[in-house]
Amino acid sequence: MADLVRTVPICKVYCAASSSHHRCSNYHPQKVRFLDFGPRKDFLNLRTVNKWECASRVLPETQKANSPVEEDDKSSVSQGGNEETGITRTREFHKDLNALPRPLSATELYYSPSDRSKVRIAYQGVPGAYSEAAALKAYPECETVPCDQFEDVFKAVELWLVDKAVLPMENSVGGSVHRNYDLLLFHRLHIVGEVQMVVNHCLLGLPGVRKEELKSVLSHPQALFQCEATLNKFGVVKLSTNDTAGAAQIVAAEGVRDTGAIASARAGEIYGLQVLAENIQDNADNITRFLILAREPIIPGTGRAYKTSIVFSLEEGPGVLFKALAVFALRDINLSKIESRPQRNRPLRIVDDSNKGRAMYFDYLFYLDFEASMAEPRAQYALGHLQEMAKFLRVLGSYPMDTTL
Ligand SMILES: O=C(O)C(=O)C[C@]1(C(=O)O)C=C[C@@H](O)C=C1
Repeated sequence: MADLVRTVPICKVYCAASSSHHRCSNYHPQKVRFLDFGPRKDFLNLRTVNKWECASRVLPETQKANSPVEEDDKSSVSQGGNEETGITRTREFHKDLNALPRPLSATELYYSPSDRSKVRIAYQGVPGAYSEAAALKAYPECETVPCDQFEDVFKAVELWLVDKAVLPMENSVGGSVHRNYDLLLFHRLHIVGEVQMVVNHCLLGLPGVRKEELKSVLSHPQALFQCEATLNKFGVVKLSTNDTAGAAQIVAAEGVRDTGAIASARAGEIYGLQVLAENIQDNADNITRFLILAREPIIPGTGRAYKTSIVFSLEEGPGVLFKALAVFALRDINLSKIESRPQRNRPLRIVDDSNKGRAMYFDYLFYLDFEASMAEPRAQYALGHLQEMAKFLRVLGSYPMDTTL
C-alpha cells in the first residue's frame, strides 16, 4: 500500500477578466474562465510525503479508483516548447517534486501524526509560497506543512496534525483576505501571533526564455493585483492560481515557454525556473500581514507591544458603531484595523414601519484589532463596556505585535 501513487486532481487555472478581485473565492463566476492544463502528477508518491503521514496511510477506495496513475507515466508533461532546455528541466523537476511535501486536502486530514520533534505549521499553498516564508519568519526552526485550501489549514490544527497555522489576512495594496476573516469565526482557533512581511514578487519563466516571449502570466489573484500596472505594460494575459508558488510549479511542470509565473525567488529555485525580473510589484512597500493560529490562546503579558483582535455585532440604531468604538477612544486605546463582514446566518434585518415603508439592512460582524494586551486593565474595561452594547462579542486573541518591519 505504501507504493500507492496518487494524482492531484486536474489542475484548474482561472483566467480572470478582471484582476481587481482579491481571492479566487471572491471571483464572479461569469468573469472566470477555466483553463485545463491536464492532470498534474507532481506530488505523487505517498512514500515521499511527510514522515508522520506515511507509514500506515492508505488512500480511500474512491480516491484510488479516481486516481489510477502510474508513477512513471510522464505523458502529461506538455512539450509546449521546442527542443530547448525547458523540457529537459521540466523532466528533472518532476523527479525533484517527489521529494517535496504534498499539500494536504480536507479528505486526507484524518491520518494521525507520529514523529513530532519540531513545531509544525500548516499553510495554504505549496513550498515556496509567501505563507510558508511567513511561518519560517515566525518560527525559523519549524516544519512547514502545505495544505490545499485555507479551510484545510484550520482543520489541520483542529485535528492535532500540526501545532499551528499561518494565514494571510491583509495586504497593503490588495486589502483584506475576506475568506480568512470568515473562517476565523467558523473555527475555534486562537490568534497567537502576527507576521508582517515585505512581499517582493519575481517574474519567473522556463530557463532560456526571455520576458518578451511571455504571452500570459500565472499567479495568485492577490499577486496579480499587486503587479497589475507592470503586467499591463508587458501586455500579458493574467491567469490566476491558488497560490504563487503553485503558479511556478505549473509553469515548470507544463513546460510552457510563453507562460510566466509571479512568485518568490525561492519558488523559482525550488521549481527550477529563471528569474526574468525582480521586485515587479507596483508599490515597493508591498506588505502582507499574516496571523498565527493555535488551539490554545497564549497568556498575554505587558512587557512588550501587544495587539488584541475581537469580533462583535451590534443592535441596529443610530450611532451604535460610533458608541462601540468610543469605548476604546475613552481609554486611549489605538485601533489598528476594522473590517466588517456580512452575517451569513442572518443576512437581512427587516424593519417594518408602515409610515416609512419596509427597510432592509445587511447585518454585519465587525472585526477589530486594537493595540493593547488583555493583561491591561484598560483593555479589560473597554471590553466590559463594549459587552454592554454588543449582541455578540468574542476575543480572537491577544498576541505580541510584529514590530520587525
Ligand atoms: O500565494 C502565496 O504565496 C500566498 O502565500 C498567499 C498570498 C495572499 O493570499 O495574499 C500571500 C502573500 C501575497 O500577498 C500574495 C499571496
